[in-house]
Amino acid sequence: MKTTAPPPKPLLHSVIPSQRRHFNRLFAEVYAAALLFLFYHHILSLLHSTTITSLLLFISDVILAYMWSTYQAFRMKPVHRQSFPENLQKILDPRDFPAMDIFICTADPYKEPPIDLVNTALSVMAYDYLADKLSVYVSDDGGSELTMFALMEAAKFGKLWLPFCRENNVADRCPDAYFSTHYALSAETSEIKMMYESMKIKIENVVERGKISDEYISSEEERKVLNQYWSKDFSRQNHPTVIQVLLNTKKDVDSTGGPMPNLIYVSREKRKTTPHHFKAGALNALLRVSATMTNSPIVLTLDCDMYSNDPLTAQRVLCYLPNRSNRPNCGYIQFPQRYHGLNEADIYASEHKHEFRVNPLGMDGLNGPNYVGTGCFFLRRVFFGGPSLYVRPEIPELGPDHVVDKPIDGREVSGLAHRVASCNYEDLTDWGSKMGFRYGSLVEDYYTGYRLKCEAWQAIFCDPIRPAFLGDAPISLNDALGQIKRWSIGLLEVAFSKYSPMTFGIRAMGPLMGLCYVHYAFWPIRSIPITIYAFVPSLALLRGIPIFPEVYDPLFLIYAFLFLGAYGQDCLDFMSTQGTFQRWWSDQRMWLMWSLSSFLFGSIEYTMKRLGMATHGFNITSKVMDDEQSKRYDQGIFEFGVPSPMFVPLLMAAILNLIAFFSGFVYVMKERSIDSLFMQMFIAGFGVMNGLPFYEAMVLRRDKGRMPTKTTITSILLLGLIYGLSYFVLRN
Ligand SMILES: O=c1ccn([C@@H]2O[C@H](COP(=O)(O)OP(=O)(O)O[C@H]3O[C@H](CO)[C@@H](O)[C@H](O)[C@H]3O)[C@@H](O)[C@H]2O)c(=O)[nH]1
Ligand SMILES: [Mn+2]
Repeated sequence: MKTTAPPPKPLLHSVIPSQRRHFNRLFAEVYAAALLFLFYHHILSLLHSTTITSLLLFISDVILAYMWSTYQAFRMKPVHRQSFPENLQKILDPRDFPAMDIFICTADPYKEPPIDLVNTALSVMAYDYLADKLSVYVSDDGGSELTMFALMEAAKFGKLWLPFCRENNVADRCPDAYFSTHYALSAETSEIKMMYESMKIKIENVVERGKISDEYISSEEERKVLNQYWSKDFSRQNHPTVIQVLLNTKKDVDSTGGPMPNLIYVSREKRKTTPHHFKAGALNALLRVSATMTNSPIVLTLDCDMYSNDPLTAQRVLCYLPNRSNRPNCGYIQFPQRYHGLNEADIYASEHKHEFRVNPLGMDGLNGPNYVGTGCFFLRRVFFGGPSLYVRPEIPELGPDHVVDKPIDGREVSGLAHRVASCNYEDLTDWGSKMGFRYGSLVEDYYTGYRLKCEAWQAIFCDPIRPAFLGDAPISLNDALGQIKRWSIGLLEVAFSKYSPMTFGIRAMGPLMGLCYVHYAFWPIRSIPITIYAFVPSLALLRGIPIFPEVYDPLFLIYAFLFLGAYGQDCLDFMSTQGTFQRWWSDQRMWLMWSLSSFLFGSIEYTMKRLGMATHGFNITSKVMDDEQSKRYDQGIFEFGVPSPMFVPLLMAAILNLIAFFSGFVYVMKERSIDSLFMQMFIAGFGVMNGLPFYEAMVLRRDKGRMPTKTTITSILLLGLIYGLSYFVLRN
């Protein structure tokens, strides 16, 4: 009898360890040896004589060495994955694909233009996936009728847009992205473009005026919906729950008669006296509301500005479902945050290449990447305890296995949905502590992913060549610095909590994975060494006092190796993930600026909060593009414009390094030797190179984005003060 081997199963994904790991491990050993040598000398010289300068430099180097060593965890085992969604339908009928609930968060129609939200929603509604398996839930923490109005318009336009995409096999399913490419001009495309433009004008108009004029309301039904917002004392911090089914897959059809996905608007109840836990609270409300309506086993979280850029994304995720991958406890699949509209040099390093593209490869080789808040597909089950420790929700209807068999617009479902979205619902429950997205940190994404990992969930990082999602990045320096300030507060909240990665984390998830989370948690302490290196060497240089070894000293070579080695490897990591040298330069510059400003202010605010002296909220990053500002951004010009305290330490460092560099030059000329001051000259020179945009903004520019004179004066006065102080501290 002849037996034929079964045909090989089509490949859904592959994973290859990166070759870089061998080099990384070897280099880490050499680097560690150099560090030991440095500290041997530090300690010898401290024993010999301790000055404030030598102590400060010692502290700086200890912190830098600590940051370097925790970072090595990312470098030990990076992997590269590939997925092949085109093979999926060979083994699975699309009708057997699991249903998906897609969550989109928005919080302020004036900072997050509703038209962007509409684009994001349409881009996922139009996925290559059976429409009746998709449900899009929008959370509106702004409690705004403008957002509701925009989504009502999106529901209407979607009925044309979805069939249009399907029939023309459109790759850009975000309308705005599609209409800004070179699409084929035909009667059909120009008609749909007209429809889109007219919707866009309406929505923008409504936002500009802050109210919806009568002629825009097309039915009594719509008026009734909008009426909810017009009741007395309805405000963004004080209002009852609003839930509206805008599209119902059982009833609504597109222009060809096919089903539409569900589209549901949710604005959870808000009362001034009840904490609402920002985005984590919004997501938990959506988890519960969606459980009462569809309870799909897979949940995607998205920020309103992150539209989907690839219609195959949902199918790609299925390639990695736990029963198809070698990671049985995989609880989420994270796509990187990637951006559109960055300027060529990416001056504010908004790509965050290390955080979003490089480091996740390293974590993926261990137990999986961290959660970054958007572009992440979860198994609903992960929100209810570890893989082998189910945490039961307080009512069975919210459990991940509960099957919904009632109409989503019926009275029963609606009643329950309202109940679970109310602001007191979570009292005395496990939501935010053992269930759902976790509370207690302004970086709910980092914290939730971390806690899930501690519960033994794993994850997968998926970074296809065509970006799966594209988002907006801040276009002013103040916004860019403010965003990282919020992150640093959130990270410190985790670092000093009872679940600190340093203690709890390392024990729960093993040393390497734990170190990755430790590295992030203590990000803000980088402000200490960078501030010291930005000020101390230059203050000494101003007075001609050498504080580093001479060029002939073997220790000088160690310093040079440590600096060039760290920068070189950083550059290599950056460039090998589709990076350019120019963007790397911006990235390293932003690291210095975050350290001198965002991390510093973030640490101060965190401390004040701990001491009960202040509270802070979630300051939403603005996604609005002012025309002039946007033009300067495109030209790669830094945007200052506002007199922000965040600029002050940056400006002080820039001015000091410039003056120090020149006075160092004078000393060198006088002494006819640079040997003893070379390192300080180099550091000051490096500071000047990084400070170029500041000198320009202070002196040369006349546009609205220049440095406000007030900030310049404040900085110079403070610098004078520090210079005066240095007389007591720095001695020959
Ligand atoms: O009370 C709030 C505050 C914010 N958001 C939403 O949270 C998202 C992120 O806010 P954004 O101002 O854009 O912050 P970013 O710093 O750009 O966001 C990064 O950092 C956040 C954590 O600080 C993560 O939640 C995000 O996913 C991640 O992209 C937006 O969709 C907001 O609408 C809410 O839903 N409710
Ligand atoms: Mn954002």
